[in-house]
Amino acid sequence: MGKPQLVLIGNGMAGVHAIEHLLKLAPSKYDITVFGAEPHPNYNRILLSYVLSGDSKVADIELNTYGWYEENGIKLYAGHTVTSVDTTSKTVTSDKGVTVPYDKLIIATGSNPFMLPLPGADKDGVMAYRTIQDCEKMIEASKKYKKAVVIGGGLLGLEAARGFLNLGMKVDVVHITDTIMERQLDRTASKMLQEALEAQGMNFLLEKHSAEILGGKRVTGLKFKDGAVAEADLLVMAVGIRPNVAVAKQIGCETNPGIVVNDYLETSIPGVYAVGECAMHRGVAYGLVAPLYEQAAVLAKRLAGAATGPYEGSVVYTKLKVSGVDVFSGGNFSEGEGTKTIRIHDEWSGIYKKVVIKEGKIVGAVLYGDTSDGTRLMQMIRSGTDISGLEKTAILRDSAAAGTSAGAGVAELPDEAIICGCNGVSKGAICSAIKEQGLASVEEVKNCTNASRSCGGCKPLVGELLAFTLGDSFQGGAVKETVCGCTDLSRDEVVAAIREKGLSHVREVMHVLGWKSEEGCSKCRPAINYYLGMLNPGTYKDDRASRFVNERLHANIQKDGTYSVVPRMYGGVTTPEDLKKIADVAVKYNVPTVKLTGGQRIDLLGVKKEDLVPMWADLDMPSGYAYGKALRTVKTCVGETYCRFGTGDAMGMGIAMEKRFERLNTPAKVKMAVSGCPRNCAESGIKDLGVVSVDGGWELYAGGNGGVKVRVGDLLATVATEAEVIEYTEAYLQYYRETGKYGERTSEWVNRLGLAHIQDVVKDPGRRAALCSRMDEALAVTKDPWKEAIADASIRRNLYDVVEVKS
Ligand SMILES: Cc1cc2nc3c(=O)[nH]c(=O)nc-3n(C[C@H](O)[C@H](O)[C@H](O)COP(=O)(O)OP(=O)(O)OC[C@H]3O[C@@H](n4cnc5c(N)ncnc54)[C@H](O)[C@@H]3O)c2cc1C
Ligand SMILES: NC(=O)c1ccc[n+]([C@@H]2O[C@H](COP(=O)([O-])OP(=O)(O)OC[C@H]3O[C@@H](n4cnc5c(N)ncnc54)[C@H](O)[C@@H]3O)[C@@H](O)[C@H]2O)c1
Ligand code: SF4
Ligand code: FES
Repeated sequence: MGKPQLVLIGNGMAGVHAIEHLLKLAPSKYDITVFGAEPHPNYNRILLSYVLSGDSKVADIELNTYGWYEENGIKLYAGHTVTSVDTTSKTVTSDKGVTVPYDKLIIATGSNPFMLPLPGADKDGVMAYRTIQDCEKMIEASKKYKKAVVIGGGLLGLEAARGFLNLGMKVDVVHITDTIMERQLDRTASKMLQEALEAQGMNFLLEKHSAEILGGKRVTGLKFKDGAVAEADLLVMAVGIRPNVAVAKQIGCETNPGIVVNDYLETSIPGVYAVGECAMHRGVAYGLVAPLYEQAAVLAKRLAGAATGPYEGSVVYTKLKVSGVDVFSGGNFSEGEGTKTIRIHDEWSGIYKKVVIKEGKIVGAVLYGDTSDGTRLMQMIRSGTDISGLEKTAILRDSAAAGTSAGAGVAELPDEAIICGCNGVSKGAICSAIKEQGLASVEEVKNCTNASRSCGGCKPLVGELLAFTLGDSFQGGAVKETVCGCTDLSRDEVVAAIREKGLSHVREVMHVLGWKSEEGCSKCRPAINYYLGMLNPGTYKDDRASRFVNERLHANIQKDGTYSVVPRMYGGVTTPEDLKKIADVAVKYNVPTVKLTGGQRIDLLGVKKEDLVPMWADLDMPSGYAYGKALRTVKTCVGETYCRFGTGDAMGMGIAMEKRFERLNTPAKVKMAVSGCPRNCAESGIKDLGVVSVDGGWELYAGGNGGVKVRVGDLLATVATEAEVIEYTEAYLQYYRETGKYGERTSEWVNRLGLAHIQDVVKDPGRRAALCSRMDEALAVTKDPWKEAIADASIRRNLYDVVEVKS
């Protein structure tokens, strides 16, 4: 007797994944035949978005070559659509007349894109986006036509629209509700995403109900129910998918609307299984690969006769594959009765994080701008971690600190944490493979474990795991940390190119260095602006438009849309006259809250935008830069002037330091402190640079941080005089300015470069002198921004809506 015949209908991602698994478990148990309607071997549908945007070629997205089928004895009928199945004679027949017997049958026919039944939907140029053929048609059309309309602002529609922009077309995205990706994002994240995509050139037509597709033979436009018309010579519908159940219905399988399966992927007909998007499990039909691969693994074990637990459903997460935006959505993010929410909204950095908690467990999360918490949160959602005893900071990490130092984020994850969601590969599995198989690159990890084989979103994490597991021996060449998704270049490459090519404007950098998105994004534009200013302090004209709102307006925007004003108070020391001025101003402008800050300053909160410049004029004090990536404060204790323990003049030293470095732009905010003795009352140990008076001199501590990720500063140097404190600080800060990544705090920078290296640099007299001289150049051109606004009518008009300043 021959082997049992196994037939797979649908040569797509889920069905073939099940076969791959089965071959590992029981390589010679079945004679396998695969029918696939598309004329290709199995390919990675997910990566079509990268083919459309020009980042990949069709040939690059093949998952299994024709050779793979042959090597494994699989008979493949590519380009054959199965049109009938006879459950009595147990045969499958294709549209090309091939009939094959089966003992076991897997239906993995995926989904059909839903096409809105609009008048005119049959015109040329109206299409779906699902296959290689669709992708090739769209690329071809872009050579002739210039205006596309995408109906549907979901994951698929937005990835299609980004592709059209890359192909040089204009694109309108038509969406039925007033927020895009409403199935994955809440209103705040959706609006942030919309703004970022608009900046990339997408045009959104929201709350639009399509009524009719206009044109002759070919589409020329889309008419809406309100009578408006959007011009279009290519129209893509991306309004969701429907399980493809044609074959299943023909043989009488129960459908609702997908093919109903039990926990072992068995349909209502014995010997017939369904897997993938066509299957309906416990009332859910999934549209993402991760759950489909989980189903495929259970089915493979079932067919191999291996022990397996049931498939019990999946908690899914999604990431949008559009360069320049970082979006993550996992679990159930909607708030309702019995839910509690942690929400962080940092408008300055364009970061939004929301975590929804129910009965002490995280049930869903939405992350925008910084998705580095995603893997950890998904791990907590999946494992149902009880978070009742956890601090908020253990749930959501500091954005600036997250994911920057190699291995830092992954080190804390448990072994069972899923690193590659698409392929269900855990941290433990990857680390063991790295150690046991001697893997040294992401590509090798991919080939060995499947991690990063699908959407590629986990590549940075796999890279971190390599660094974490191999330590110093990891070369890191395989994963480069790029400035952002708009470019494949790293920070160092961008800085080197600015130097070598003599680039002088943000747009010029993006243009010359081949940015993928013409407008850049909220990550790269401020970074380029900083690098240009750092490299050419004398000549560079700051690009205000590339700064976040707080730095543009020189005041911190608050959650109610008002601003806060913090005047400079050198060393935290003030005078009765200044206090009087502050009090008068607070009364005059009805400031609702006056608050002392942790940095020994006075914060006037709740100021209206139009009152900012007049208030600064009345104060006649320098800006305290409480909003900037710059020196914020130098905190001091009273020191020897008043304290009986003091050995150094902490106030004098702090004031001198603050006067020297005020207004200095740095990669991230810088806080300093000076204490008059090792009792450290000014908390010098947790500052970017902390100074402590000791017998015979001063100790300088580097890389301290008192924020979310507390780090105690390392002793950088001990010096004898106040002049040396300034000199060493100059060298240290200038080296940080020149080598730090934009947004990287000194705590991360010291970890990345290593204390010993930084000590070598600042202790070397020649290098120190050179750094100090470049610091002189940088400081020579700084101006007080509040005074500039008071003096310059165009700044007042353009930024603050104020024409005159009357005191
Ligand atoms: C552009 C795009 C981007 C995506 N990005 C992501 C992403 O980033 N992350 C993610 O998780 N998911 C993503 N998805 C979804 C993901 O690709 C699907 O969930 C997955 O491919 C579904 O796998 P499947 O095997 O069920 O169906 P499919 O991959 O569609 O395979 C079904 C196959 O069956 C064939 N077939 C159908 N009927 C017959 C028949 N009668 N006879 C023979 N063959 C037949 C079809 O031609 C098809 O090739 C994306 C989808 C698209 C279109
Ligand atoms: N990055 C990813 O994970 C990714 C990328 C692409 C596709 N996919 C998957 O592919 C499948 C298809 O994606 P999709 O975006 O088409 O499906 P979807 O169901 O996720 O989104 C469709 C969107 O179209 C909107 N819509 C519905 N009717 C409309 C109408 N008449 N006019 C305007 N808008 C309308 C809906 O409000 C919805 O937001 C999904 O399963 C998706 O998960 C995933
Ligand atoms: S640090 Fe020393 S000098 Fe400064 S206040 Fe404290 S005890 Fe006094
Ligand atoms: S998460 Fe998609 S390939 Fe790993």
